[in-house]
Amino acid sequence: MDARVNPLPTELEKSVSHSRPSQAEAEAAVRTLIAWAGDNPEREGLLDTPQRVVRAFGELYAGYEQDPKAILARTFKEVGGYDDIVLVRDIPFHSHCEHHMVPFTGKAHIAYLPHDGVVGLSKLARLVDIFARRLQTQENLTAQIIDAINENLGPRGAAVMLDAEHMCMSMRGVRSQGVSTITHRFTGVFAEDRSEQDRFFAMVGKR
Ligand SMILES: Nc1nc2c(ncn2[C@@H]2O[C@H](COP(=O)(O)OP(=O)(O)OP(=O)(O)O)[C@@H](O)[C@H]2O)c(=O)[nH]1
Ligand SMILES: [Zn+2]
Repeated sequence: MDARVNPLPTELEKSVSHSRPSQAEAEAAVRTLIAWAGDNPEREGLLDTPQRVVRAFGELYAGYEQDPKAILARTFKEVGGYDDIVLVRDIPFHSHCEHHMVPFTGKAHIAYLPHDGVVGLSKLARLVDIFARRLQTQENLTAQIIDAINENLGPRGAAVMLDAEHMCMSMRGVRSQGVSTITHRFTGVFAEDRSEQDRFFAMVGKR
């Protein structure tokens, strides 16, 4: 089969569901999980909970409905032609691990070397949010952020570092508190030139 004629869906495309259950089905699933946890979904305090949980899912997983391309579409030329590192650091994010659907939460640091104009700084935080509001691993979240920057901004290089704590490691399972997991990914000049990586680490202030 010629992949150009009938391209296979990318991992990112496969991650977006095209058949959503109804609200009533989603609420019934929450009632089942409440009963599985050992409580009575019919008791007064829990009667509205399925509806609230489904509404909360709408917010926590809003990223499936959002398009990173649209966020990064608008770039502008900096007066003076700024072309050095732009680093936006300490972007807070909350995501959910795809293994347990339990939160992992932390900070993202994003840098790029502009090629043809810069992007609004808030758009980088919005980009993190789009991918964080999906079921994730920290590694995939890191990769998806940098891939979107590369595809849409075409920078000379990009660097992404995530530092997060996984509740599935602290609240359950091994129950290790305060463990931080760091992932990073470099492309372009940052991947090729060790001194650019060092500048990134120095500016982030962590290694
Ligand atoms: N690499 C990676 N692993 C993750 C992430 N989030 C959770 N995990 C791990 O995914 C693994 C799933 O392991 P399993 O053995 O299938 O599941 P489990 O029995 O619930 O594992 P425990 O957490 O050790 O109790 C665990 O080791 C988690 O710590 C992530 O973002 N990246
Ligand atoms: Zn987990």
